[in-house]
Amino acid sequence: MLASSAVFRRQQFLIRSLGGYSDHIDSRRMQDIRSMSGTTFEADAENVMREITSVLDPSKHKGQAGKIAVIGGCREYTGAPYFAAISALKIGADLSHVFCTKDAAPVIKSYSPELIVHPILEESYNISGLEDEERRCISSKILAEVDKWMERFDCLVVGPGLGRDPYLLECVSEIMKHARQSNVPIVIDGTSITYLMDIAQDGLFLVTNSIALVSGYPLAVLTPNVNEYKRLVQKVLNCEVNDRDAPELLQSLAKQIGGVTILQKGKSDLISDGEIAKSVSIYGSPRRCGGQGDILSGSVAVFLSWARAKGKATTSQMNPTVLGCIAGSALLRKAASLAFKDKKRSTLTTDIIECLGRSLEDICPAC
Ligand SMILES: NC(=O)C1=CN([C@@H]2O[C@H](COP(=O)(O)OP(=O)(O)OC[C@H]3O[C@@H](n4cnc5c(N)ncnc54)[C@H](O)[C@@H]3O)[C@@H](O)[C@H]2O)[C@@H](O)CC1
Ligand SMILES: Nc1ncnc2c1ncn2[C@@H]1O[C@H](COP(=O)(O)OP(=O)(O)OP(=O)(O)O)[C@@H](O)[C@H]1O
Ligand SMILES: [Mg+2]
Repeated sequence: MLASSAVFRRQQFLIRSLGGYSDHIDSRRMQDIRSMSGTTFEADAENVMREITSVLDPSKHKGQAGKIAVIGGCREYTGAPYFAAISALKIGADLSHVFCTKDAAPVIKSYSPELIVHPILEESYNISGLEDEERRCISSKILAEVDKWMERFDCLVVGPGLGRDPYLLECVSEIMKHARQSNVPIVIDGTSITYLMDIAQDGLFLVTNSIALVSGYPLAVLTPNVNEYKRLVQKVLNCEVNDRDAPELLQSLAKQIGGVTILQKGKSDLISDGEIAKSVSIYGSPRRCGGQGDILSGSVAVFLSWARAKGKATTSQMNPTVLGCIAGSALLRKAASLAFKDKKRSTLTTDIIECLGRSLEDICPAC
């Protein structure tokens, strides 16, 4: 960490000495800065995967390879939480839970008997006509139900298929507060990322329910797609996104949100915890079918848990959240590439999920 912050300070010094963002440094000069700083911008993703992947060992018991919970799934979206949760299992986690709305639960259960599905969340339409006191009582029960499990989880994935219902999101923001109090890592995906920002803007809820929810929490990972990222940058840094100085902008954003890790999804995935910026550009697939971001969130959750479990045993000085993002991104891309080789235009998210195991096996053989 010390070494990487020294590198970061040197990068910042070089950037400042060349005039900072506002002076429109061209991409060539930015490349020079990156190479001068002594860091390799492209992550050595395969080595990271080898280093953090949990070893299969007969002495281990159920749960030691990871217990993941996905908070997501509502009346509209049932696929997204399933994709995230099943991906976690296919990569090697032992247990995968889904906390979703009552309507979504039977559907998600019917996709797979492997998932442990908790039908506990409520949307506004289901509680319309209730007094405020009754609504608060329902929220408390939901929170108590999740709390029973919280300490057992190695990572929460909040957001896949969560939608935008205000009552539901208010409950989920409370769940996130409890996760933070219990030091459980949180991967925040989907519309909930930008919704948190909307809350701040609209003042719908207390400021503590907004970006402050994750700000300064080093175990938080945000995985914005192109739209979600644009809105985050606008709200937090009050500027527009440009491709020219993408890593530097990402690094500033992560720093501004108090050192959370951000995985900016795109043609290359960019990752920063505010200290360093890394890229994963392994070739994936030209298919842009919906659901690939959901696989990514489940994948990051597993690798992040494994990286934390290895702790100081890894030779890398990088933050475990960054290592988790690098490995999660690389595996999704490899699986997408493998699936596309076979299915071409008809490649779907479920095909990519089927390739996760083989893609990891190619890099870290099970035995
Ligand atoms: N099967 C499912 O249940 C799925 C549910 N999903 C959920 O659907 C909800 C909405 O997610 P979306 O990702 O659609 O919302 P976004 O706000 O990211 O996307 C909305 C629209 O933005 C445009 N767009 C997307 N990528 C773009 C790019 N690279 N450049 C320019 N425009 C672009 C597209 O027209 C897209 O329909 C989330 O809650 C998410 O979790 C998705 O995860 C997909 C799968
Ligand atoms: N233009 C691109 N070229 C290559 N790969 C891409 C491109 N855009 C995204 N990806 C890959 O697809 C993954 C998912 O990114 P995407 O932008 O589709 O997320 P998303 O919109 O959140 O997906 P979802 O449909 O699950 O919500 C990224 O991690 C990245 O590896
Ligand atoms: Mg998404």
